[in-house]
Amino acid sequence: MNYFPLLMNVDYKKVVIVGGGHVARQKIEALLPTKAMITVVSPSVTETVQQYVSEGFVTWKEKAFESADLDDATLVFAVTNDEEVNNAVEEATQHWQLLSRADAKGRVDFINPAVVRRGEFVVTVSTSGASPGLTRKVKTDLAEQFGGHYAAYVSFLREARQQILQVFSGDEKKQVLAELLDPKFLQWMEQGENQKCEEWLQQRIGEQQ
Ligand SMILES: C[C@@]1(CC(=O)O)C2=NC(=C\c3[nH]c(c(CCC(=O)O)c3CC(=O)O)Cc3[nH]c(c(CC(=O)O)c3CCC(=O)O)/C=C3\N/C(=C\2)[C@@H](CCC(=O)O)[C@]3(C)CC(=O)O)/[C@H]1CCC(=O)O
Ligand SMILES: NC(=O)c1ccc[n+]([C@@H]2O[C@H](COP(=O)([O-])OP(=O)(O)OC[C@H]3O[C@@H](n4cnc5c(N)ncnc54)[C@H](O)[C@@H]3O)[C@@H](O)[C@H]2O)c1
Repeated sequence: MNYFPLLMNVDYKKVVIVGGGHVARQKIEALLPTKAMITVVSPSVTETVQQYVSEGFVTWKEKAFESADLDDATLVFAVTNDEEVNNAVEEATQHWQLLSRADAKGRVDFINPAVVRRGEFVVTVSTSGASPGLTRKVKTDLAEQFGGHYAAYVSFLREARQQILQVFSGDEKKQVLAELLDPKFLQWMEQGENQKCEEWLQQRIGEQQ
């Protein structure tokens, strides 16, 4: 299967996770950086899921799944350990709702990649379901390759790009945007010399005025 990769805005949308085990926890943790309204439907949940409930990040309906639990959901995760229940979730999912089944059976509207997140910088990995173990392995390598400083680096690039677009135009704009990708900025961020990036930007903008 050739899946279409995309990054989805789920802010303030209802996301229903049916099941409260280890896989439910993985899905919750992938959703936590967003502002999705997360509901877990499950008679029991693990300690970590319980903690997210206590902290107010997740609403827990402490019960077995029923069709009405999917009302108004944009995304639906069928992640119970019971194929019959996952089938019932699939049956109840409307055509306009997107369904993910952790058991990779039946209707598959989307699957979840592994995610390395550094602020706005996001790297995702998938084997299209062939080998989740390999996905995890590659993710671990990428997490090492792209350190925490990428968050500040990409945040600087966003800010710098916005300022450049206001000040420059035409070929000069293209030229300055290309200069922004010089590896020195990443190096400065890695060395904690964030102010050097800002100084460069203000000087470069000053040259125009
Ligand atoms: C990326 C990640 C994100 C996440 O789960 O959100 C994810 N699986 C992760 C880990 C992982 N999952 C499994 C193992 C054990 C090793 C192994 O089995 O190989 C490990 C490794 C580990 O945990 O170390 C078992 C497993 N996974 C699926 C099945 C069902 C089946 O294939 O039949 C079974 C067998 C269950 C059983 O034994 O019954 C199915 C799916 N798992 C997917 C995603 C989707 C395809 C991803 C892709 O394209 O590669 C897909 C299709 C559906 C979906 O869930 O979206 C997360 C990365 C963790 C991280 O980020 O560190
Ligand atoms: N995608 C992945 O990464 C991945 C990894 C491992 C397993 N899996 C698949 O996901 C399934 C779940 O794995 P897990 O480790 O989270 O299992 P788990 O046993 O930790 O959790 C299962 C959850 O389902 C809930 N549940 C059972 N009946 C229910 C019902 N009628 N209504 C609502 N909730 C109900 C249980 O209360 C429990 O919280 C596995 O059976 C397997 O098929 C996927």
